[in-house]
Amino acid sequence: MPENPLEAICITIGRISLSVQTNLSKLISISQKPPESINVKVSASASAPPTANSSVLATSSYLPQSTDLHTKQAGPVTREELGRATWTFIHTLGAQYPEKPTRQQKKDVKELMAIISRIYPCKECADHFKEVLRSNPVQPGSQAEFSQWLCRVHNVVNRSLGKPTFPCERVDARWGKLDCEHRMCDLQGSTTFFD
Ligand SMILES: Cc1cc2nc3c(=O)[nH]c(=O)nc-3n(C[C@H](O)[C@H](O)[C@H](O)COP(=O)(O)OP(=O)(O)OC[C@H]3O[C@@H](n4cnc5c(N)ncnc54)[C@H](O)[C@@H]3O)c2cc1C
Repeated sequence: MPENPLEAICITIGRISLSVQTNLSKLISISQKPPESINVKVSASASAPPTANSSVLATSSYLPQSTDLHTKQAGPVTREELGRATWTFIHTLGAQYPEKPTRQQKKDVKELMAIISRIYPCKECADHFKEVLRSNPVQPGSQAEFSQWLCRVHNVVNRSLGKPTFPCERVDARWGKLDCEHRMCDLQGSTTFFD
């Protein structure tokens, strides 16, 4: 025990301050953990009996999820993310589209494009796409025809947004067929290994 009472007070204040700093830094490191590390903990403990800690972590899996769980925190989807996701869907459909589509499949893709132009959840984009479709009617005759048409209409949108256009001769290289075992994802009428 120091002889000087002032020295004792200083030591005590020093200890309290150190303890506050340590706990604060622990708290900050928890709140800055990326979402994937939270998810890993939840799934890793899924079969284990719940503990006070694991039930708190589990609630985080009910939060709204982003389009890419590994790179983004939960929150509303941006117009850009929605656009990229929609183009991914549309171009993948183009890559999977059959060489010899049935009458129904041709009707379906025409309807799909018309539906997108009506209910795409960005009114400005939907209205613009309606105009794009009016001057570029869907060409659903074959896989090559449809995927090239998609590339051209995507380029119309790119140009309107001041983005560079995509070389359509590279569309098959960019959007290959879905990586699906034994091509089980191929649409009816597609050429398969079993033909
Ligand atoms: C139907 C529709 C209408 C839209 N209208 C609007 C709008 O009016 N205003 C607005 O702000 N946003 C609109 N968007 C979103 C916009 O097109 C983009 O998706 C968004 O800006 C993100 O752009 P990005 O540069 O990441 O690439 P995106 O344009 O989303 O493209 C994704 C990827 O597709 C590839 N790609 C690019 N061009 C082509 C092409 N021609 N053919 C094949 N592959 C290609 C590239 O590898 C690119 O990285 C629309 C989206 C859709 C689906």
